[in-house]
Amino acid sequence: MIIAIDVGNTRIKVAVYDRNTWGGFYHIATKDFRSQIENITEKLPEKPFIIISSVGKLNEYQLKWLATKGFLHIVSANDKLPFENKYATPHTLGADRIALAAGLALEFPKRNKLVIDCGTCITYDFVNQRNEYLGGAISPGLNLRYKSLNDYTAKLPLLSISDEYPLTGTSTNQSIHSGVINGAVAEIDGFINEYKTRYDNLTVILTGGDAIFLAESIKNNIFVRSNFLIESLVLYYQYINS
Ligand SMILES: Nc1ncnc2c1ncn2[C@@H]1O[C@H](COP(=O)(O)OP(=O)(O)O)[C@@H](O)[C@H]1O
Ligand SMILES: CC(C)(COP(=O)(O)O)[C@@H](O)C(=O)NCCC(=O)O
Ligand SMILES: [K+]
Repeated sequence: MIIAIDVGNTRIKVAVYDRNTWGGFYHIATKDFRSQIENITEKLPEKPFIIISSVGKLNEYQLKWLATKGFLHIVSANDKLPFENKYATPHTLGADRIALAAGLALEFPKRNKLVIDCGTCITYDFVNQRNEYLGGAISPGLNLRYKSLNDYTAKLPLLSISDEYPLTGTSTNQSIHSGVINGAVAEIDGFINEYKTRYDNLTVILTGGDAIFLAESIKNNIFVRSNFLIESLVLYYQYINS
């Protein structure tokens, strides 16, 4: 039995996997970490294996506590990896990005592949068909764009994701929605187009909390896999223990 935990900067995602079956997906607020993990683990018939990738605000004490709940593996650059890590600063690479790259390498070993994770940040991670991880990009996620427009101006209100984002915004609110959402969509399509010109047989995965919303407007062919990071953690766990 495996519990996969992804600690992002906005929220924590947890899944239970047992004998080839997903036992449940949970979204947890950081403040409820202990109580919610307690709820999940106390029901289990045996001590689980726990794999965690954390880039969010989880401290040493919380990790120590987690280690009492199962056999714990914390994803890090020191792990055995299913790809060759060509990042110039491998020890500063986010554990979430390590797990995403591992998922790409394990699921699509023969292809060039790009994963775009639309969470707090939008991250781009590229693994080529020789399974070399080359790096990618980091840009602000949708909520971060809304928040920074409000934080760094005197007049712009704090908005959140809307279904109305016409190309030509005709009010302040619409202009912000257009800038944030159409801007992110154009950025994502732009990145994919650039990768397509450089690499053939490219597979693109869109994941993260805003993936389904953004996918509606993205023009390129992509696979929308909202839980790709959690799924990658399970594949990766099986890989390092094989
Ligand atoms: N219930 C929710 N709570 C928080 N964010 C949500 C929720 N549902 C959808 N989202 C969207 O998901 C995004 C966060 O995505 P996620 O992949 O969980 O981020 P991270 O991995 O950085 O914590 C938010 O920007 C928000 O737009
Ligand atoms: C870029 C990130 C902040 C993304 O975090 P997220 O949006 O998943 O919450 C995280 O992957 C991170 O802290 N990375 C460290 C820097 C790097 O990957 O090079
Ligand atoms: K992200």
